[in-house]
Amino acid sequence: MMIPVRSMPETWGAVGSAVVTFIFFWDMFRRYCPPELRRYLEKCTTRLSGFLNPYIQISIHEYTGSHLRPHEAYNIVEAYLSVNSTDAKRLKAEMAKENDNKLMLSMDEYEKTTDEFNGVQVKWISGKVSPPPRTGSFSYYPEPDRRYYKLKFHKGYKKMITEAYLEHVITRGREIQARNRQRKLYTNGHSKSYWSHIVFEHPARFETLAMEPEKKEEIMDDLLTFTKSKDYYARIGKAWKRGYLLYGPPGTGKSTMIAAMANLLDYDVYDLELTSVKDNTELRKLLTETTAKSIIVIEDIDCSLDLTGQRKKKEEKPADEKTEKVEKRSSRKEKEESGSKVTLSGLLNFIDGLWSACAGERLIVFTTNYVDKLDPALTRRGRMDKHIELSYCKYEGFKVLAKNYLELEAHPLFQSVEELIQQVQITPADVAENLMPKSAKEGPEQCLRNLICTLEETKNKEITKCSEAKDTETNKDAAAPQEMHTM
Ligand SMILES: Nc1ncnc2c1ncn2[C@@H]1O[C@H](COP(=O)(O)OP(=O)(O)OP(=O)(O)O)[C@@H](O)[C@H]1O
Repeated sequence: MMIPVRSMPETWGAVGSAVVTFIFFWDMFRRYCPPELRRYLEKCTTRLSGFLNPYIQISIHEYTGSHLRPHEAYNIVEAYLSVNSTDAKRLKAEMAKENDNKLMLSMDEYEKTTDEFNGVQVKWISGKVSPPPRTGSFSYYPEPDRRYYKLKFHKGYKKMITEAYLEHVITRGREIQARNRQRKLYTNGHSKSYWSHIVFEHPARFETLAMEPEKKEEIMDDLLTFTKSKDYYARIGKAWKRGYLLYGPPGTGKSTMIAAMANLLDYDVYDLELTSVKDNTELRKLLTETTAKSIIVIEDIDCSLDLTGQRKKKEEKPADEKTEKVEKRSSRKEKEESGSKVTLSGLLNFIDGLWSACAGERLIVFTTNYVDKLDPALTRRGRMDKHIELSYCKYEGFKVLAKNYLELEAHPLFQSVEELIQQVQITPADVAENLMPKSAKEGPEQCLRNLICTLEETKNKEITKCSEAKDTETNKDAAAPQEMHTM
């Protein structure tokens, strides 16, 4: 029998009329078929395609839920595929580690690769979806794309793949992550309700911190003991967390010490901007998203929010009601402007209760320039376990800074610095500023002379201030009987 051979235009004509017929019947079906029957038929079709399609697909998304909560599994798979996507043709590269000349390669979006496990082949596919457009609110910070990986394999190997293979992926992925681990600095600034991060590479170390050696030693001991105390915390039934309160005048090294802590322990840092947090619910969400081995920092807690308000009102009558009112009004105004409704009790609840819900060790660090302004409920031991005062620079601190900045361990001018530094209040930040050469010509000796000059100026200013204060006192005393007389 001869099969008639169709010309090209005839073939396309036939395909076109078949498509039109299909669309016509599909439209009729959608319009006139009763919904129950339609649903039943759709169910049957899905089952039939499932029966005919021998492959199973597992999706691993970068974020979970509508709150963009990062999914740990995604990062693990990404790490695993960075060394196991040999046949992928489009790869993206990132620095594996700072100060390391290696690039970490991973599959680019919409790419495929095959992997083999116990003789079974599986396929990994990468992709992304754009977030749905926001309705109602406008944001300068659009939500990021949501990336995902899909694992596809034959249903005959379901048990092996979902158990042994996925366990293998997680173990290997975690090992690779540990090798390539870069510490991160997370922030929630600019009214973002999620964390965004950059690589954390602050050079501060305890050795370069200007502070009395014994105090430094004590803090380092405390931190290292904490990291090794998992069993101890479990035994006493306490969450494996520790709170630090760093207080002292501006420029005494509070932020520098946090960086030194993170470097000592190899922890990530979460810099929590409380004024960007909408309410207690958002605070809870952000805090529960933090990972183990991290330091959660709330800087300048006294200015972040009106955390002291209500309790202070109950406990004490303001010494100067007028000032108190002005302060409260401006603090409330700031709070309204920032749009934040985080309360002291919200913060305390988290530190006490929810804290225990997060597995793994975490440090929480508050900093303040005015420790007396804080509500005692916030700073009591148990919440803030260790209070550390960072104060003005003394001779021991100066020696550390001279070593950091000038590479000097001794110099004839050190004696003058020692004498002067005992008599004035100068912050390590100011000492550091003076020790920095201002031009290529300035050597260590000139820098030391600059510092001595500043110390002398500060001393003279302090003396003048002191005598001015004394004069005002004397004038007041002299004026007092006269006032009485005129009354
Ligand atoms: N104790 C210190 N040891 C070494 N360097 C210091 C110390 N204190 C301050 N510095 C230097 O001064 C700069 C400012 O210090 P830092 O930001 O840590 O102070 P701070 O107490 O956090 O100030 P603020 O209260 O204004 O945030 C740092 O970059 C650092 O170089």
